[in-house]
Amino acid sequence: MKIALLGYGKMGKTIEKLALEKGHSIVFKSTLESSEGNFEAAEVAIEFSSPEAAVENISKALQAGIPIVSGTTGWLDKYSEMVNLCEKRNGSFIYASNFSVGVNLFFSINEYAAKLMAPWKEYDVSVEEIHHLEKKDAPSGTAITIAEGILKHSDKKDWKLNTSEENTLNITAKREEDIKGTHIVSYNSEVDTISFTHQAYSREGFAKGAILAAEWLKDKKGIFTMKDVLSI
Ligand SMILES: NC(=O)C1=CN([C@@H]2O[C@H](COP(=O)(O)OP(=O)(O)OC[C@H]3O[C@@H](n4cnc5c(N)ncnc54)[C@H](O)[C@@H]3O)[C@@H](O)[C@H]2O)C=CC1
Ligand SMILES: O=C(O)C1=N[C@H](C(=O)O)C[C@H](O)C1
Repeated sequence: MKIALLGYGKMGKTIEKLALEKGHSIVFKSTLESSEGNFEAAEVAIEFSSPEAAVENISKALQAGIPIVSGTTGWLDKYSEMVNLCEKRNGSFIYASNFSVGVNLFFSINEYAAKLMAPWKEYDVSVEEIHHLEKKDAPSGTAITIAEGILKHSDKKDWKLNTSEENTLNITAKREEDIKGTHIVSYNSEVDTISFTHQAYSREGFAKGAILAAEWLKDKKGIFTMKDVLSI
């Protein structure tokens, strides 16, 4: 599979390494400063860039008729614009706040737990995420997806960073050196805590999932999620 990498930072480089090991080729790569290769030769584009650059990168792929896998977080206020563009161009598009298989299983466990815990009003739920110091957005895209999963089954109306409002789901975001991505959901009562954690040890899980999504998307048309890719 011929891949264009839009964004060639920590994730782009990890994807390149794993994609080459799987026998794929990288025909184009771009950063904020420069680009090299032949974009039009790509069979699929994978974009991990920045919140400011995602919309331009996704649009560029859709305009060129190249299926696009996007993992960049922090731009989702424009998601419906990209869906409309994909429909207009009869294109192929997957966005996921987190491409790792483990986190996508965690999303399902989270929704199951939220449903189970809904009648037990003595427990108050909260979400914590911890990431490396370079991360630009907070809360993480993954924490937002987790929060949305909880809100489907909760009396809480919305989520916010660092809130103590009773009807709002609190998300705490911490930044610490070299943390690849940790997400913790806690249900706290006066007598105990139930919590579950996903901890990424490296970026390889995210990268493997993004390559899997690209392989799956390459010959399809439409707008998909990782649930479609993993059939969960
Ligand atoms: N969905 C997922 O599974 C994951 C998502 N992410 C997200 O992916 C994004 C990138 O993460 P990292 O690689 O760690 O960041 P990074 O800062 O290491 O790399 C970002 C790259 O994007 C490039 N870039 C910026 N503007 C660009 C433009 N206009 N065109 C092309 N390239 C451009 C930068 O030059 C840099 O090469 C972040 O939003 C992060 O939250 C990160 C890990 C997993
Ligand atoms: O910026 C990161 O590094 C990560 N970003 C994603 C997010 O915002 O959820 C996924 C992962 O946690 C790593």
